[in-house]
Amino acid sequence: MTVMQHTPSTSGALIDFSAHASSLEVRDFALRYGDKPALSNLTLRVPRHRVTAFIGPSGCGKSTLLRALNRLHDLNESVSREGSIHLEGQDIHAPEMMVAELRRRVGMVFQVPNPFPMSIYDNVAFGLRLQGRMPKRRVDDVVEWALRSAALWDEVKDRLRASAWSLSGGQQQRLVIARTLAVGPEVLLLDEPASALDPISSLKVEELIRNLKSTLTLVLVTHNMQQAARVSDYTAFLQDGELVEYGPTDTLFTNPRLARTENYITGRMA
Ligand SMILES: Nc1ncnc2c1ncn2[C@@H]1O[C@H](COP(=O)(O)OP(=O)(O)OP(=O)(O)O)[C@@H](O)[C@H]1O
Repeated sequence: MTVMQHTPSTSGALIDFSAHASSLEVRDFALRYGDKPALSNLTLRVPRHRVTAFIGPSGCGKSTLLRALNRLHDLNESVSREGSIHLEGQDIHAPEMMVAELRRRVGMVFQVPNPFPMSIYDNVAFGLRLQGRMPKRRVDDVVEWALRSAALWDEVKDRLRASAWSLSGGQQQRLVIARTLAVGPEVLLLDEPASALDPISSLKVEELIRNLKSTLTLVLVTHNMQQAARVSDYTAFLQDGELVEYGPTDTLFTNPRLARTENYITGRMA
């Protein structure tokens, strides 16, 4: 039986969730910076072990929503919010949800690669060491596994003690992904992860994203329509802080339900 979820609000969101359970669920979520609304009336589910892209014009709230998913707004005192966000059914703002644990489970990768000023090995081992003492052999194994998972091992296995800053931009971004993977996240949030990279490095990161979904749920913010079409299974189109349309990427790009979506993806709206 096919179960369709029609999200409340005026959005054109219609997704068949019968095949996959959701990993994250955003319910009636709103966020303001001071007096200025950035997100309103947002309800959506992020399917588990799939890639979901957030697209929309500059300033529509894509990054704000992504950051809300691992509570990166917590330290911004001007931010107020309503509604809730759930990770595997748990309210991420509940008192028992430790923010460090949330961020281990929901990792974040930013536009500009941000390796720490230390060796390649130490970058990947960093989060593991924060979790407590672990035998060196075990750390070695996890570092190798994370670098292999990030498709970087073959390029760095002979220079693990070299500075992370000696890597190219594309390699640095894959190193940051390896660092995030090493602590065993369930969800990876990617905020324009390839937009600062050259085309070949960008394609490598895209391939990596596609491969990682066998074990992870991925959420990708991108301005690049071709990238969203190549990489994602589902796409959410936001405008003015609202969810306009959300559905399977193929359908959204080839047969959008709403004119606003079509205008955006065909480039009639910046
Ligand atoms: N820290 C902040 N303080 C105040 N306003 C902010 C802050 N961050 C974002 N905004 C505002 O919130 C709105 C949404 O911004 P956001 O960065 O989420 O949009 P976006 O869709 O990711 O944009 P872009 O594609 O340009 O990165 C914009 O009007 C922006 O100016």
